[in-house]
Amino acid sequence: MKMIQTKNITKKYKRYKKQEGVIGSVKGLFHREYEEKIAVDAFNMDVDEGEFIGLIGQNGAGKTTLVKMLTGIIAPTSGELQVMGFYPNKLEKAFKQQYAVVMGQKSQLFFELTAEDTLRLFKEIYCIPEGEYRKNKNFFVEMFQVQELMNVQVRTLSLGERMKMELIVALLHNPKILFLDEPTIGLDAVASKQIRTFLKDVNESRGTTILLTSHYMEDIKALCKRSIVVNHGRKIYDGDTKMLFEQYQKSKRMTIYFEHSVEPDVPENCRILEKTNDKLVLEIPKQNTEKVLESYIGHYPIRDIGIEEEEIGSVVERIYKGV
Ligand SMILES: Nc1ncnc2c1ncn2[C@@H]1O[C@H](COP(=O)(O)OP(=O)(O)OP(=O)(O)O)[C@@H](O)[C@H]1O
Repeated sequence: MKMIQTKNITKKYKRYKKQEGVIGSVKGLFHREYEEKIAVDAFNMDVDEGEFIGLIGQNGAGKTTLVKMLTGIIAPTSGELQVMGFYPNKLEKAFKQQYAVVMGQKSQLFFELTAEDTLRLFKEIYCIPEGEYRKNKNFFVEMFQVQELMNVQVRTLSLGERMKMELIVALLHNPKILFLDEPTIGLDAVASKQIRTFLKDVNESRGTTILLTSHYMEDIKALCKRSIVVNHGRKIYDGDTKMLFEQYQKSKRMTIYFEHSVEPDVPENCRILEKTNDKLVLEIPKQNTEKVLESYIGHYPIRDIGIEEEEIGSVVERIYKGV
């Protein structure tokens, strides 16, 4: 079954363009000038049941607008769109009961309530039968190991703990499709990894279709078999994530923290991105990762080392240039 089908969907926003200064404000009272912004441009995408898809692109590429159209928050300006056979913007009850959306920057929890009471409230909102509610709640609470957090006020939870609760709330009613917009934003490495493990498990064990938007290439690489890259509202890549990385990712980012101030050598082909007395950040060709690691470990007093995937911006640039 096709979970998502879009044909040439386009979203044009119209925004008021104010002229500078007081005179501009007064002029604006009589004659308003608007500018048009095409946030999503003739976008086609098909998603099958059970897929785990990554939606990637730089700031302002149009990802959130796309997710908003798919979840019915806004309607497209033109084009055809269906999610599980529904036109999302009609917001039919049967549609709402089959999808969930989690936005890393926006919470749907009730901060004054405890996590337990919040879940119960969502049980009522979604009319989840008692047996199913208990089964799902226990399953997810166990999976995330958050038993001891259930009776504390949501406002006291850390960012990572709150995100776990957001996901449990979103999945309580067994949605067939889950839209995630930056679920690991601001989280540390441990919490991000826990979230990733959880999402992988949900997709595999429950067959939930997941569309994930993230700036973090680690999330995409670890979770999404297929990726869609968006740039200026247009799709510029749609295919295998592994291929995307093999073809277009050329370097990694290595951060080395030293025990004390040192003057380290920098291997050739590496570019210094940041340097302080006890910290060095390098851009290194991805095939040289091991060699570069070897040149530091055992040779310098190292406190910690981190290796990250290349930023999406550089990958997008290469897709564009075709290199
Ligand atoms: N309500 C709006 N009115 C006018 N323009 C908008 C509106 N919402 C978004 N835009 C513009 O549409 C473009 C796409 O925005 P969108 O939020 O979809 O991008 P994004 O890929 O999600 O970015 P980010 O990663 O920064 O969240 C941007 O140029 C943005 O300024």
